[in-house]
Amino acid sequence: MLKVQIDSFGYGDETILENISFKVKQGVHLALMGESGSGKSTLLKIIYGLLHVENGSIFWEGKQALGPNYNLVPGEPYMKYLSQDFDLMPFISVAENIGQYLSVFEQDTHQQRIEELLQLIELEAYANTKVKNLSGGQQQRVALARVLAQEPEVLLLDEPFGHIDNFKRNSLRKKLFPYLSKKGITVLTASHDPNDVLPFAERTLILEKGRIVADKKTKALYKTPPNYYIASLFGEVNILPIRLLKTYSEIEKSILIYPHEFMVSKTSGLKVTVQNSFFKGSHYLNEGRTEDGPILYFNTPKKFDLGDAIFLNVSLKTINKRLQG
Ligand SMILES: Nc1ncnc2c1ncn2[C@@H]1O[C@H](COP(=O)(O)OP(=O)(O)OP(=O)(O)O)[C@@H](O)[C@H]1O
Repeated sequence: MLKVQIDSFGYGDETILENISFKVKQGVHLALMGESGSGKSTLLKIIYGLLHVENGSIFWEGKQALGPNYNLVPGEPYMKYLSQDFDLMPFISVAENIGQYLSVFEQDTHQQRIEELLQLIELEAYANTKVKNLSGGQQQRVALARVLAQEPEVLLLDEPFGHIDNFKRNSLRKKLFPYLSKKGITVLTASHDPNDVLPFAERTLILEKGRIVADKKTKALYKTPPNYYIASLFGEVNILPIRLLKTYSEIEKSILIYPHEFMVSKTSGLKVTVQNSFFKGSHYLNEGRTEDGPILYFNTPKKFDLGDAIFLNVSLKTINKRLQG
């Protein structure tokens, strides 16, 4: 169990994190989400032991992580941290960079472990290439292999695919996260990308201005987001005044509706006039103006033209879920 308790932390006079308290069971993958500057990286750096907290403590399996004021070399042996800057040795090869992080007591298995990690990061063909000759995305993958070299018990990932193109990113995350889960590694991933979070992190903690504003099972958080800030971290979302839906005209509340939750009708529902239809690959994201003024975003399989009038509906199930949520 990882226990994090930070009463407050600031780089100077300004408070960056406040009242941070959470626990993570061994083997769980917790995502950290929040707008840029909300404190995700700072939190990971404190947990790893790069930053000292005066008022707070970090415990792993009942043992306190002592932090930079006590450890000459920052960090704890059971924990690894993949920062946004990779910290690699540019003039030696990919394989040597990974090898450097392997235990000297397991020399005979080094080669096999390097190969396993090269496979995981899909850089087998670059084993003997000097790191300085790799692209930013490739370097990030080497940094990932390095932090995995001596299987950590706790892994802290800060935007682990930030420099990697979409094509590689997809195949990498599909390999990496199940690998970490199989090994029982406790993972904390700070990410802006819902594709890192929704399929892979069972729990998500949301930071807003340095405070925890939600800490829940990821699926529940997505399905019943407590507010617009949280929902919008997962993608486009609408604030829909209920009174715009005829059946609910008496209710003065608004609910959050994702674009895919609107059903389109040609004859009845909430009338919108299409302003834009954006091609998104698997569907179109449309911008529609309601007669009352608010713009709504909704998905459709086909493109609409500027000025097309259509009707939107939301299922009763979704409305009730959001009203109760
Ligand atoms: N070394 C530093 N000295 C002073 N202020 C800092 C330092 N590092 C970060 N900050 C400030 O602390 C706040 C939180 O930054 P942090 O990097 O933790 O946010 P984040 O949520 O990880 O952002 P991003 O998603 O952009 O990486 C920001 O206002 C930032 O400007």
